[in-house]
Amino acid sequence: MNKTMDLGTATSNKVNEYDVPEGVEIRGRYCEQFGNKILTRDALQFVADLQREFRSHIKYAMDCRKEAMIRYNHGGLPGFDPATSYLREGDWTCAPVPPAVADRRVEITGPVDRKMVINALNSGAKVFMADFEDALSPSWENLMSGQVNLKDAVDGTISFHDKARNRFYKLNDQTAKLFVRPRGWHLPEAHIFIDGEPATGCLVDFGLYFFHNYAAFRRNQGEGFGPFFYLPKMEHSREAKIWNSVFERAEKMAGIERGSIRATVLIETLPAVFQMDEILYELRDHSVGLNCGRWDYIFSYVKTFQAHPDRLLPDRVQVGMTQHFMKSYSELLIRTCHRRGVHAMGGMAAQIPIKDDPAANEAALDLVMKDKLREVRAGHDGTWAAHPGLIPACMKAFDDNMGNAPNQIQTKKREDAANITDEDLLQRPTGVRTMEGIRLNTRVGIQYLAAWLTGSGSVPLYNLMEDAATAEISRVQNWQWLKYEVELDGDGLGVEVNRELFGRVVDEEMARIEREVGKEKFEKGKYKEACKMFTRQCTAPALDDFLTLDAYNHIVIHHPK
Ligand SMILES: CC(=O)SCCNC(=O)CCNC(=O)[C@H](O)C(C)(C)COP(=O)(O)OP(=O)(O)OC[C@H]1O[C@@H](n2cnc3c(N)ncnc32)[C@H](O)[C@@H]1OP(=O)(O)O
Ligand SMILES: O=CC(=O)O
Ligand SMILES: [Mg+2]
Repeated sequence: MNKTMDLGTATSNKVNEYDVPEGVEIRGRYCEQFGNKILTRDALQFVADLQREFRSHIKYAMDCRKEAMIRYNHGGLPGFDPATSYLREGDWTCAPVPPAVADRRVEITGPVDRKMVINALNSGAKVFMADFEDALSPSWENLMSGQVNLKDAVDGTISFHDKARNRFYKLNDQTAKLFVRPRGWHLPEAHIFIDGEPATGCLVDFGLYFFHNYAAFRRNQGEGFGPFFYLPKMEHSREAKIWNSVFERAEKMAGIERGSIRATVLIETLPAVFQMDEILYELRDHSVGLNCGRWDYIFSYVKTFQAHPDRLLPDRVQVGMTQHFMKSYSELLIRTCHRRGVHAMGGMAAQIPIKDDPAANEAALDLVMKDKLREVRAGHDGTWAAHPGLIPACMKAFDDNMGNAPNQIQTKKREDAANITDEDLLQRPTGVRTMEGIRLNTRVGIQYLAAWLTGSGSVPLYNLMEDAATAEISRVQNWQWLKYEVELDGDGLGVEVNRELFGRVVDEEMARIEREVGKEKFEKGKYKEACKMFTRQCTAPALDDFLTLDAYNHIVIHHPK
């Protein structure tokens, strides 16, 4: 459950009271506030229209992902598509950046929790990316209360009373501009059925948010543009084309100018790095840049090369932005975006403030600062912060290097990155594998899943931010090391990863988790369920596409009929 839900009459227990259009069935819990504010008949009609118009396109795009995976599993490599070289070589630009978001030097991200939405909007960041994706466990309660929270935020009426601390929260006069990240194409929304099938999660997130907020957003936030979005986990420009058509459909419904809606696409899958021009081209009237989603990108490297034992990664902690393939990806993204006239956004450093150890805190801040300096000097126009406490350091790095200029689109063209090749983008990162690597993957993976199953999609673990993307790396890395029975070459002991070793690691790490969180929390929490799920996923003969697809089945709660 959302820790800070403040939903007034949210506890009503009426059955099936939502007023739904034909073909739509709501299987989530009835709540008067959800019904009055979000799940209105007209909004549901809009979502159903999107679903009906785009479901076959989405299905086709997902089938194409599967086909591409089969090619990679048979030795194929992702690469630039010769058929679209005319687009990469062509001289075109995206629509001009809307003035409201010309300056995005620091963007804070976070789940759509009520208190966090207020804190993020007040944080001093230029943008707040409200997340229905990596940072959110998509339970019915989280999703619907998140929609309520965003509606109140866009209306400017959001407030929150933390009763335990008797603290009141409301918006400052100056707030960050709101971007919303819907879920990826692959996730269903099993609480809303349309024509007998679960709706597509991202169409629910997008459709409900757009329907209720476009007018107020354009008035209060977007200076005539908007709403603004972040689009996650795409693998090919055909997926961006669907989003573009969804936007056009929404603009038509709302009677607003084509090109009002703007979106930044996360380049966070390995196949997508070869499609950056194509993605921008599809969205050229709706684009406001690309972002280096570094954590999912690393996850995608392992997933794409799941059947390539010559491309195994070293320990997760060693795969940073200075590895050649990561550096090449970020530089090519900067060149591509600036050539097309839009923002090249940096990504998330995983460090968060450490409250009880000033020296460790300083070291963490120093790492964040270094990461941000690298980004701004390379030519990024802005970056992500996971926590309000990191904003001053991120801001300083960008202020010191960009001064008063809102961005570097015109000044850091990075033409040198035109020479980046397929090999640069695919190069295996260097480093070693250790026992601590597999232990940490296991400890983090289980604790993250346990949190996710109880409603928290982003959590602090061992002084780092963990979310769905970082947890994915832990899972797929364990899976791949087990599959190839790799040698842990960093310990000097020549230990091989196999089922027996992994079983021991799981037992020992579960015992450690119990010691660390305490017996009571361990027993009350979902650690055992998470452990079972994580162990199955790490040892499954075929790699699960996403950690959250399996886990989602455990958080779906259908309203009893
Ligand atoms: C790979 C990717 O996709 S990255 C993007 C997705 N991931 C995210 O967005 C992660 C966002 N960050 C977070 O969720 C949190 O910062 C965590 C879970 C990492 C750490 O949370 P906590 O340990 O609870 O933070 P902490 O206790 O230090 O919080 C202090 C205050 O800052 C607030 N805060 C912390 N992070 C955020 C945030 N991202 N946005 C807004 N407020 C925040 C807390 O609400 C709290 O407010 P209060 O003092 O009014 O009570
Ligand atoms: O969404 C961001 C990422 O790094 O993954
Ligand atoms: Mg991501």
